[in-house]
Amino acid sequence: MYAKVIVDVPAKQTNRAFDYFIPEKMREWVLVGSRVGVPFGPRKLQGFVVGLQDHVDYDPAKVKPIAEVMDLYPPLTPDLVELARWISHTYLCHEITALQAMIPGALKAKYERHVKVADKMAGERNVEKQDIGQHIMSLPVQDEIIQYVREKGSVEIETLLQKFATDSGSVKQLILEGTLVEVQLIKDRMATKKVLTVIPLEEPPQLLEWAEQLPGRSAKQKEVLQYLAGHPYPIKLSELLNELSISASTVKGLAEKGWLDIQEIEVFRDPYAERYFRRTEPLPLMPEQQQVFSRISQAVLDVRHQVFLLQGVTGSGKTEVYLQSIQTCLDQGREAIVLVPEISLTPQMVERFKGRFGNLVAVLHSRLSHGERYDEWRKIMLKQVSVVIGARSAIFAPFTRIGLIIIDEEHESSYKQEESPKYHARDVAVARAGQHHAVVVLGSATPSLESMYGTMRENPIRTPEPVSMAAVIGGNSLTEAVRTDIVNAAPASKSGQIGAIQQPGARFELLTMQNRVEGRPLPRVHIIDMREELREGNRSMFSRSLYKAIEERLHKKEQIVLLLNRRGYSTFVMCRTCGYVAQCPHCDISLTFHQSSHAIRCHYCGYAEREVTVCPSCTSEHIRHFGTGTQRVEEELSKLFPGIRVIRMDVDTTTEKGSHEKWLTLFGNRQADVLLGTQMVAKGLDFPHVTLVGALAADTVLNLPDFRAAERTFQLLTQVAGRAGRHELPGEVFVQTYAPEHYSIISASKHDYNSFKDREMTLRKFHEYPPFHRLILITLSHEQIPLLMRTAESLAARLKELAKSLAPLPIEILGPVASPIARIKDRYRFQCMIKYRGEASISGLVQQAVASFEDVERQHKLTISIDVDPQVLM
Ligand SMILES: Nc1ncnc2c1ncn2[C@@H]1O[C@H](COP(=O)(O)OP(=O)(O)OP(=O)(O)O)[C@@H](O)[C@H]1O
Ligand SMILES: [Zn+2]
Ligand SMILES: [Zn+2]
Repeated sequence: MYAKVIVDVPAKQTNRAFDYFIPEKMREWVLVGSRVGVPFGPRKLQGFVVGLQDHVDYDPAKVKPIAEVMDLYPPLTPDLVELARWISHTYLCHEITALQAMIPGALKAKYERHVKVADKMAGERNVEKQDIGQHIMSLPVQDEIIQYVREKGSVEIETLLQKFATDSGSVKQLILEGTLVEVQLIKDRMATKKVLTVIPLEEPPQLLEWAEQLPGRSAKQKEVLQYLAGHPYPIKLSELLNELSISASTVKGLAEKGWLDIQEIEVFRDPYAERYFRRTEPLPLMPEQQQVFSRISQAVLDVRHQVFLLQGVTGSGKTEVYLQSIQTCLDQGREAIVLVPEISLTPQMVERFKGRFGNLVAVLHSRLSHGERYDEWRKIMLKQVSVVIGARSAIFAPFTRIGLIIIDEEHESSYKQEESPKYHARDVAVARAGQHHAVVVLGSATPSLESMYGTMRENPIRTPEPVSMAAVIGGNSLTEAVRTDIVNAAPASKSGQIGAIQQPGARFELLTMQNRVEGRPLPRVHIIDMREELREGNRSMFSRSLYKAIEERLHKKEQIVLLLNRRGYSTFVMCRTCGYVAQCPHCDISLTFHQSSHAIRCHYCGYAEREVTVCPSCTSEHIRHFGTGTQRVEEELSKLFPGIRVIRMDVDTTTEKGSHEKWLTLFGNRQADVLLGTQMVAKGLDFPHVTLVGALAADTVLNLPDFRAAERTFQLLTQVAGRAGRHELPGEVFVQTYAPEHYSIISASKHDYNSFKDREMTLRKFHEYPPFHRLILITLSHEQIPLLMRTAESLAARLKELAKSLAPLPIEILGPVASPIARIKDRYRFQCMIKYRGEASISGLVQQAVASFEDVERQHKLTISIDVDPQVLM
């Protein structure tokens, strides 16, 4: 048997599977998805098995054997292996990068350099020793070293050098002469956690009998046996010691008698272990919920791959629909994945799922420690849970019988990963659901135009590309393989049990819920023209009407949410005399002021300076640090409303682990009047006493050079307005803006998704932007401009040339131009944008074009990065 293995080297030359022989004793363990250690050139590397076969087409003697199998169970399922291939083709990354993204960080390989005693050399050396009289003085320590290494089997070189620090010369000598040989070990970054556990070896009656036999002076041991009789199951040693205030020797004494056992047992680090989740029962559904639920659950019961776009206004009860749909899926013996944006993965959210499904739920998000994440992941692997709720990468949960995938707040741009693999979790979810004949529910009050477009026309989804390596060969026109891919855009071949990744012609079905639960009204929204305020002489950041509204809520002891869009707000350092702005010396971007550390910092490279009090350019003292916007608002609030209790949530106050949770709990317990923050406060929160929402600078995003600016503004305002009046008390919203006539603001104030969508769609179509056209952003970076420009230009030319051969398919190559952020970490940046229409999948073309610049990349350390369907255009 042979295995096809993709090794842990993200490079073009290794972006394919290599054949390895599976030694007899490993046959049972090596499966598709296994992690293995394989010899690769002079090294040993970690790799993933992506295929099995019973022969190779060339001399089998040339095939090296697999050196080791890393896990008892393969960490990846076959469908994930196939999905990785799809990701690498769709988003143009190395397959190993996609595979690595699917396993928890704890399993990423760590290579350790060890030494062991060479088999032959050890003996020979002993002979030599007799002959070389001169060296005999140094031999005892060398023997000691050899002895030490032999006992241990293998020792990490660093450790050995430390242990024999004064004799490090001898260690080196032994390595040089070949007595000790270097071996590379592949280790996981994280081990499972083991805890000393006490296990009673007999049933309670016997334990009590033993207790009787003990002499009077062994009162403590007696107590242990009696306790264990009442708790006849394994118990943590530390817990037992605590409970009975005894010492470990007492328990050890019993173990020596053979009455109980102390073992190291693997435990799961459970971040929610200390918390109790009140069990919830399904609520009787509202009519709209009922309709939506029937469509979804029917598709689940039919085991039919179907994508639903659920547009439900804020507070319409989408979560309850998710919960009951998941129940249907679980009843069928299948599994469910729920994705939520990282910042709305709050305890409140987790509670809703744990409350309904108890410990069938695993939670995955980046605020967990490495170990906790790993353990949650293992619960999935070991089939101890059937629901996972998590951020973006939870889409790779190693479930094998997925019935339902839910993406809450599907419009969130954080579902797109900004580093390689630059995948969009929404598209990956559709692909993965296709493999399992599963249902996808994309839920939002403000669906992305991309998803909306999916409900509008035929076959809107990216088609996978069976691009072979043949596609990546030079030549002046497109290779035939690439051409065929593009023109036919064929669906991926089925492999084994797994369903095809793509169902051609699949269209999203639109479901809507236009009313809030129990007919609660949506909050009334007032648009406040801040220019008018200024004309009337109000220079404060609060309009007069918002001021009054806050005053009123404070009086009535109701709660307030204030949103300040951080982006576009001044956090930089500027001299008011000469206009000097503190800039990063390595990146073309201004430095950001951080109040907490009194430093100014670059967000891209981490460069930091101490805060300055005198302008370095003109020595004026009128240099101002504009603290984060929220900080200024907080100050102003306490000035205007003495005694007001404000919780501020922004990057500065939420860095500490658990701080996010802490603030929300405080607010939930009504220990504060105002929750003030950035985007973080806009989403998913459900607090019954919030009756007022203020958006302080609603239009800051509008001014960004991004074609999604209006969409982002509309989404943010609608979401934050949705925090008000969700329960008995009605809500009111104030939107302060300098662009009160902008359609995104007017539509948001009327809770009118459709009018916004229609207007925005028309504009996007006119300007040929997504979703009607698609974009691929290629960014090149290098330390020197001339080479960079030359390369960017010839890449653009190459792309144009290849695109021509595809005429009449409309593919436009824009640029090259300097990137909006023209330099990061001393590297200049240029970009080309490819704009193309709809269903054509042109990644093969891009791959072919970029491949011809491999040499430049390698020789001059120039980097070319590709972003398919970019969310950020900087
Ligand atoms: N059928 C029902 N009967 C009574 N209450 C319900 C029902 N369904 C949901 N609710 C309650 O209504 C409130 C709003 O529901 P939920 O938070 O699910 O809305 P949502 O659509 O997810 O809103 P958002 O998009 O703003 O997050 C919650 O407190 C929820 O418990
Ligand atoms: Zn100055
Ligand atoms: Zn910088």
